[in-house]
Amino acid sequence: MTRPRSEAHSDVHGSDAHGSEAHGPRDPRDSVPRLDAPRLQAHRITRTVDGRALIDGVDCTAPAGTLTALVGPNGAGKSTLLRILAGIDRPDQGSVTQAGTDLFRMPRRERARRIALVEQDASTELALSVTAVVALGRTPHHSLWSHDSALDASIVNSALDRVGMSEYAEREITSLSGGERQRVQLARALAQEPELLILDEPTNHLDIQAQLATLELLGGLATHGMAVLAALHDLGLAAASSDRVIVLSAGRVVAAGETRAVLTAELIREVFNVDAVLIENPLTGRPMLASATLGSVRAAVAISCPASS
Ligand SMILES: Nc1ncnc2c1ncn2[C@@H]1O[C@H](COP(=O)(O)OP(=O)(O)OP(=O)(O)O)[C@@H](O)[C@H]1O
Repeated sequence: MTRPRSEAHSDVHGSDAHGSEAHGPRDPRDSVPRLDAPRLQAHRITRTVDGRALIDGVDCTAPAGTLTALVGPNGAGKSTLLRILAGIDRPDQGSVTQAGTDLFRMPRRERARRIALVEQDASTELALSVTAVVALGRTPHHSLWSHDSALDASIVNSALDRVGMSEYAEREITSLSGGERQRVQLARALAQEPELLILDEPTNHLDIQAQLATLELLGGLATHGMAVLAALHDLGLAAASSDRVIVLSAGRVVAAGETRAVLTAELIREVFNVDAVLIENPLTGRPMLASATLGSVRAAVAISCPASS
């Protein structure tokens, strides 16, 4: 949790398209950013369903070498946006490029080599072993007739190891708990060896130790040059783990930039309707969220449920 910070710019209440041009991946050897790094860039994307704009003119970016958290209230459009950025759903308007190439003109196999998506509650009901599920991540790297190689097997084993699931390798996926399945899906995405890793609520179902380990792993991947974009419900985890945040509300980016600069008390109150402030975590030195609504919630509960005398 104490990895180097990136130099993001804050662009509060503006678009995210131009707020982080100075980003490049952190080179683990010398920390010099490379400005030609592969990156995702969405420009003015809109998605409308039944006349309602679920995504409304969004500009955003996911720079290489950075862990970007996508946050916003329930129904803000986070999952909808991530599916577009992963190339699963097309926007009605606007463009998405990855390393300068239009995502929706890219051959599907090439897109799958570049971008991995771990969806919320992603799983499979097929009776596959954990190893077989993770090996699916290697599919985009194979030609039609090629078979899994020793290299594939070692990548799969290493992915399982990184998420702490090696001892489950031979288990059937359907026999795993929600949190265990979540970690296997992350391993599948790691086996894909993408430039951009997109995750929708990767800490769902995980206990606190597994949450912190997962976010530490994602931060480590970013430190080694990957672009990581994760929707996180838990604003505290987002504050503690991310380099940058994109704040989505009602389908629009209301703020984007360096985490400490963006997540101000005013922004949190405005978007989440909560009194909270970032303070320094005495254990990690990273930001942590201190919220101040519990008292008022308790007071409200006490008023509506007066104790019987
Ligand atoms: N296919 C659809 N048809 C109609 N409305 C949809 C469709 N998909 C999503 N929505 C609506 O779009 C809005 C955004 O949904 P989305 O799942 O992207 O939000 P979210 O920010 O991920 O929410 P949460 O934090 O609750 O997971 C919601 O109001 C949802 O009901």
